[in-house]
Amino acid sequence: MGAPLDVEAGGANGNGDKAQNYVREKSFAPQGMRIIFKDLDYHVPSNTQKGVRAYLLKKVSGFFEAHQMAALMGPSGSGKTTLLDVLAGRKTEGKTEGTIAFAGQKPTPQFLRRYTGYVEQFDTLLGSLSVYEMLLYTAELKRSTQEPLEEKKAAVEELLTKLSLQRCRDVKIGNAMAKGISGGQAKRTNIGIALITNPRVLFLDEPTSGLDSFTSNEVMTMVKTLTSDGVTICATIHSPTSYCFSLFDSLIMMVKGRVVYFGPRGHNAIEFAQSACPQVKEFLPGYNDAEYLVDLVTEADIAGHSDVFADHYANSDLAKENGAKIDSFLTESSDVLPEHIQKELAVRSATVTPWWWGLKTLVKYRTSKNYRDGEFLGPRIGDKIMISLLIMTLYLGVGDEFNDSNYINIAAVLFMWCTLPAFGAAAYVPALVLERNLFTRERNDGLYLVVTYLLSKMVDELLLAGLASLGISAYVFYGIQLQGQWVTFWLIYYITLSNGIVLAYFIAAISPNLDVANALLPTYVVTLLFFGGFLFRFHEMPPWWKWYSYIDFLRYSWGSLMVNQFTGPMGDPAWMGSTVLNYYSLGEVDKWTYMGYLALFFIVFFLLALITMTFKKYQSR
Ligand SMILES: Nc1ncnc2c1ncn2[C@@H]1O[C@H](COP(=O)(O)OP(=O)(O)OP(=O)(O)O)[C@@H](O)[C@H]1O
Repeated sequence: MGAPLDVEAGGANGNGDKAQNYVREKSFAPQGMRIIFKDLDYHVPSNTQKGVRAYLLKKVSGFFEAHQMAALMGPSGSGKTTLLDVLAGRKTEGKTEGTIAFAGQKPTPQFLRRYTGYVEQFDTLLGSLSVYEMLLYTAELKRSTQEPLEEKKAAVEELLTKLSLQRCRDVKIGNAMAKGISGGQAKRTNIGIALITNPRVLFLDEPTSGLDSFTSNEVMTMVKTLTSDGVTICATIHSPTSYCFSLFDSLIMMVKGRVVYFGPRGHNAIEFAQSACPQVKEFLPGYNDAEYLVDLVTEADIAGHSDVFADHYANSDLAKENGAKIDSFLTESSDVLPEHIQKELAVRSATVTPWWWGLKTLVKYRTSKNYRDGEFLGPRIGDKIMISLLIMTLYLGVGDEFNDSNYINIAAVLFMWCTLPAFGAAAYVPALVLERNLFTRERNDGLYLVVTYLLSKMVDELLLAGLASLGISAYVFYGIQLQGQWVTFWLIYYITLSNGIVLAYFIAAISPNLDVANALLPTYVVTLLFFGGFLFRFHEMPPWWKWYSYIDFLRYSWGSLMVNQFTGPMGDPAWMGSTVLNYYSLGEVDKWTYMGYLALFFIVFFLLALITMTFKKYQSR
């Protein structure tokens, strides 16, 4: 049993770090963390029979020893990923019953995020980063802030070597449109992401799928070395090579959500499986142990003997022995655990690093890349330049023409000017929707808080929008010869633009996919046009629709632009500024009040996006 640490467990969590906290991993090895699960049931509403619960796990019991690597095998659809997800606390639906204990204690969901690694079947990587940057980015978000950057870099280099990723170290990961690293390299990078965080427990879902046999063996050999650091490892695996299978210490075989074998890997497992089968499949030359076992079980399953198989295990001496061990492990008092491990298991903060550190890291790695990416910049600036040039040339010089027939042109151009950011918001929707899998995985891994992510997105967009809007609003203001102050004109445009961005985030947050978001956003914006006060004057609106005008941010944006224009030189009674303002019911409020309301919308949309992204389940698993 490991000596208790002289530092508090938990890392930087915003409540104050203890110096040298990051050394905790080294002191973990002797202790390790056994995972016990007993009589686990997991059920969801059946998607084949209405009103019926489908039991995807039925009375599943077993344990994974620290310092060992366990294989989870069985035919496709037998419940392997379900068991992994239930143990790792990654299920978002369904009901789990039974006992799960890590080192004899029930872990908090935050513990599972912070101290367990989970390698998913599908890769979720940031296409704009290189392999090295992706690993360092994760290390910066997940390892203690007390650890010097040089040590994090050294850990990344070591991992690149172990995972044979040195050759593609600086290759951009890429995406479906711009090819980057190969599928196998992406898989290994994904594994690297789980390993760089020094997990206590490592779950891997099909870690070798898509890899050639050489690389599979290399990767799993590397994964196995972690057991000497006390890490508990469990991997679902389909058809491992003989060598790869030999790396596993224990094996759970499942069929239709039930255990058909749990015990040591090796010939015991084969003999046990054969004794359960009514018709024993021959161990033909060329078979390896793993292939044979899966074939045996799959054939039994296809022949409808899965329950016979599972009952055979449930009634076996092996199951009784396992049951006795599980009971004795569970009765071991958790008081014998070192204090730091008890604290880890009870941790309540889901992230290792504080929010400001997360924000800094996201900006450092993501914003810097985005600002050099034409695909990012184009849709955000291109449309604004085109439309503003059109507006400026169409209305050239009309802003200081004081005559009755021109007032409507000025009111119209100002109205169109503030509708642009609302329509342009469409450019900001994909950033959130298309990144959803990555966001979900990184949140599940405890890399950052939702607010950190959203703030980093705001930094990304608002900085760029601020710079772009300065230039655009200058040539539009002076080209049209508008009245009032340019700074005010720019500020109103900038706040409206910011409202458009945060509105896009809210729409993206509530929409299940891009199609819905693309339909929702313009529909909402069109409704805003009617109530902005220009197309239908406020005092003439039917009383039952007036409320909508109050919650229409375009009304405040256009209102403040109008007040800025018609209280400038046009405010002179000779030029009828106040008459125009009164005509549109804008005469009673000053521009700063309008801008204050406008800013309030930004806060409301931001909070709505934040709340939605915090509580909405984007993944159904
Ligand atoms: N709502 C549902 N109703 C009925 N059956 C369901 C429902 N949801 C999932 N299933 C079934 O639960 C089973 C468990 O799936 P799981 O992904 O855990 O299997 P697996 O062993 O990991 O498979 P694979 O090796 O193919 O990844 C599957 O057979 C699936 O069809």
